[in-house]
Amino acid sequence: MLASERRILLVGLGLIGGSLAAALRAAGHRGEILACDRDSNEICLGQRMKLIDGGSTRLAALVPGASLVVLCVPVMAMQGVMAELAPLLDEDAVVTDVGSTKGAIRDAAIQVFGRMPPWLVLGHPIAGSEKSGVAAANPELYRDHKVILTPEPDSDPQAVARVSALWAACGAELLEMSVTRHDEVLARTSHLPHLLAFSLVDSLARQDERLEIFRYAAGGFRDFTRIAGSDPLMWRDVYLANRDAVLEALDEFEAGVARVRAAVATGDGEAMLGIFTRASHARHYFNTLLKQTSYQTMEQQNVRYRALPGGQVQGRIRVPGDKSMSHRSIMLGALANGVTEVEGFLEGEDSLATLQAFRDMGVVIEGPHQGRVTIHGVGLNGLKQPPGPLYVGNSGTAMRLFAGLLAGQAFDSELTGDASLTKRPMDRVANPLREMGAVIDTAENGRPPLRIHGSQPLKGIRYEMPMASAQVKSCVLLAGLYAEGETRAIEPAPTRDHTERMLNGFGYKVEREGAEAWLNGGGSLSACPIDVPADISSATFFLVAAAITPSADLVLEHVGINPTRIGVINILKAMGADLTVFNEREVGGEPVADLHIRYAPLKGIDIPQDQVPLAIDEFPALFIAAANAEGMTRLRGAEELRVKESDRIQVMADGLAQLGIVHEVVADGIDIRGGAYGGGLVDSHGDHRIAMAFSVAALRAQGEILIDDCANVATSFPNFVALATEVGMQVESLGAVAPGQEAS
Ligand SMILES: O=C(O)C1=C[C@@H](OP(=O)(O)O)[C@@H](O)[C@H](O)C1
Ligand SMILES: C=C(OP(=O)(O)O)C(=O)O
Repeated sequence: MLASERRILLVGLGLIGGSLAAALRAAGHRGEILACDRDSNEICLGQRMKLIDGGSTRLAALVPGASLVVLCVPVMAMQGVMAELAPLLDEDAVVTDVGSTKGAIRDAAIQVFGRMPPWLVLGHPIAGSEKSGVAAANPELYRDHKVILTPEPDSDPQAVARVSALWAACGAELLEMSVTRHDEVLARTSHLPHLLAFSLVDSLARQDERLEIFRYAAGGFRDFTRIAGSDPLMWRDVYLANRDAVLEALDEFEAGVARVRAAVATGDGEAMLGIFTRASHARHYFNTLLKQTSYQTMEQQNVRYRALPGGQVQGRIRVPGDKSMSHRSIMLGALANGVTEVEGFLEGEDSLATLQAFRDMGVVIEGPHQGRVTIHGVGLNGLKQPPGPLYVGNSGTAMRLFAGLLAGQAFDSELTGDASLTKRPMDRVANPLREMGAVIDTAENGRPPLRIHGSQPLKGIRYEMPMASAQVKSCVLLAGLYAEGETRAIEPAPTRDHTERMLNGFGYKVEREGAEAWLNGGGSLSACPIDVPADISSATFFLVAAAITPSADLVLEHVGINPTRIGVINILKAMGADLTVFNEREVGGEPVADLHIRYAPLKGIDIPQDQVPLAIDEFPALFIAAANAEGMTRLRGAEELRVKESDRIQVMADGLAQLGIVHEVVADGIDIRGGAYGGGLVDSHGDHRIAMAFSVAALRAQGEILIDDCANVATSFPNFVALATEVGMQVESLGAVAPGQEAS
């Protein structure tokens, strides 16, 4: 599309316009590029640098014949340039700009043209440098940088497409948003930091000892002030043009400075640590969130895995920390009195989201650093109201456990999550909490977001759970910490008991007898060290991999073997797996062992129903074991699988069908007949466990398996591909590809 532009005219040939020309040339654009600039030296230099074919200081000579005009002049000069352009433009010409604010430029266009013309598409490349002038032109300036376009409802789609093609050719990543949103966002992310840099350097430069300050300037000062070297004229225009949004951002900033000042003035080290730990992790945290689909709100990316047949499963590995315990360690550590040290914490997105949520509620948390986290507990009543909704990503556990403990707070709160979580049922926790006196609003059909009204007195209840769910049990017990009297949860079948064990570890008495667990409200938690063992749910993928691969021999170290989690061991053994549990020990109130598994032929079984809640997250992988077993494996009583990150019965069945594995789906389970199967393209529907299960399936497939929508593997098992490779499996992440696209 770009190739068909007759002439690209750059109005203003500085760093931005020059870099655009350089990038187009580097991308092989052969069409004519002309430039207009008030400074004839810039034009001459641009020509000498072979960036432009020609140019002039006067627009009139250049506009007729131009098909794409890019306005690269300071914001306040835009109106004058547009007025000059107006009578000269060809009928099919498209105009765009690169201004750092959009509202003022739209106003200017309306002044000149009477309305926003459909052929004028405003844009803003988020790239720059403190250097200026065409001499600094850089063909890579826009590569992998964002360009925001702000089309209007009646913009010509062709014009938008042509402007998009221009930036795409430079390697930029395109986004669209409204003019107002653009200006608000940029006021905070760009205009404010530049203003601060200008102001800091200026105020230091006025002081008597200014020479000393600049002579001894350390790296930090240099980093902070680098942008103070930016083009003054351009930035003056930015603040003239985006006044209101900048003032709003500045007010927020001043309030923040007042908080730090107070902390420094009163020597409040804890408050400082809170601000600094939040800030020092913010960049890493938000970058992680933005890159991974579970948190990625703007652009969902399809990460595809390719898994090849014929790999090995050999060695000795330790999979990452248990997800259920990692969530709970942060929650209870935050609510305890004293400092809790956690080891083995899972640095996956689900548990990181929980960690961040507590930072948002004023808890100082150091780390994570190689699985170590230090939580400065605030006590049961020490949480502060978060500044906005708490975003728990992909995690059902986090949303449901948070619901329980937030119901007892003195402030209002809101829980939100990603697209998968937004489809999952929350009435299973909202109902018992309401019985306790909580006031909770949900979206339609009991779905997230959850709005929890604070300051509601809670009273203990005796709750007979309609489903075997550790999340519901934990939610009710956590709310019980804040309730008057006794809170009792009765489960229809045993479910994981980490909440009960960990509360006891924190010195909060939870009693258990048969199907009942209960506690009395009004106590307190005391900090205690926590050692999170490796997650048996993550280990499962390797257990199944070894169980189905001839000559496999693998040891999994330090795996949590809590009796409420070992369904997978029991089921695999019943299928004939050669699996030994050894080196059993207890670590911080949880049983731990090493698991040794070697290949042995599997046979199909009827999975005992009492094992279902004990292996609830392991079924995607167990279905692959069944596909490799002789005869039929039958699962019943597993309807809960339909409300996990995806409908795990249906989504697995669809994948099995792609590979040609014989199966039959029923409402609460599936029958799977083992046998040979092929390769194919499978959709994990963003469900981490399904993505990993099909990666394992490839070991015995007759062709390669491509698996779509795998980014969420990072929620529970961020280094899955690396560990799989380490044991000899042939799995690789192909990065982002178009969904459903066949193998090339
Ligand atoms: O309490 C927990 O940490 C979990 C409980 C289970 O969910 P349910 O309670 O919904 O069965 C499980 O599927 C989830 O991965 C973690
Ligand atoms: C169901 C799972 O997690 P959650 O419910 O926390 O999203 C899981 O990890 O398989």
